[in-house]
Amino acid sequence: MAFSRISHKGRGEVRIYESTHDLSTNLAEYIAEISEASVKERGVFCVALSGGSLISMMSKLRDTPYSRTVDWARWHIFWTDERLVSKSHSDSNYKLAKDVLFSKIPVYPSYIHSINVTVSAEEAANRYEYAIRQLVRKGTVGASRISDCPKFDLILLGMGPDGHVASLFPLHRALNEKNEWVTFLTDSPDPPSQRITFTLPSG
Ligand SMILES: O=C1O[C@H](COP(=O)(O)O)[C@@H](O)[C@H](O)[C@H]1O
Repeated sequence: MAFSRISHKGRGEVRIYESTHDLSTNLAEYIAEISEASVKERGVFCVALSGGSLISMMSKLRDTPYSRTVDWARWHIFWTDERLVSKSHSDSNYKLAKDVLFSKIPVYPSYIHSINVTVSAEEAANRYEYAIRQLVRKGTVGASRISDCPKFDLILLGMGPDGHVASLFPLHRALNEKNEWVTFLTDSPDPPSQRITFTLPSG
């Protein structure tokens, strides 16, 4: 499959595909490979997903061979960010991933680590971070060797037109949060205004 590759001095590489078809085909293969390697090494695969256009890019995972070959029962699913709307609202990142993917593949419902959206944004962020801390303690989610930060097997992020990833918007104060793993916004530049998001802690 044709793609251009740009390397970044040991910090990974950028691959540019000619079409969204090529990108989604390659993405499914890439995710399946990382899932297999993680299950082999750690017995589980912990993946964190953003919402947005990423999810439809992942839809090839529903098809063969992945529907049969991926060890779905070992998947633990997290969200990099969530909008504080009901889980049945069309703005919900959980609903998007559930409708497109997780209602179609045999993941364990209790391994879908969705965000509690029935509390305040601050409380939702605190509870989500607490839940992740428990899973790091149990060894389900890996941990960084140089800090106590969680180390997911894979984090998949889309990027908004203004450059935001997860719900980290350019120049927003959430970018300065270095202690909490998850923070909250009540003034998101894009609606809905209330969100929670992974942060960029140092280390
Ligand atoms: O608001 C959000 O937008 C970004 C980007 O979405 P995209 O459709 O432009 O790819 C998304 O990654 C994030 O999870 C979501 O909350």
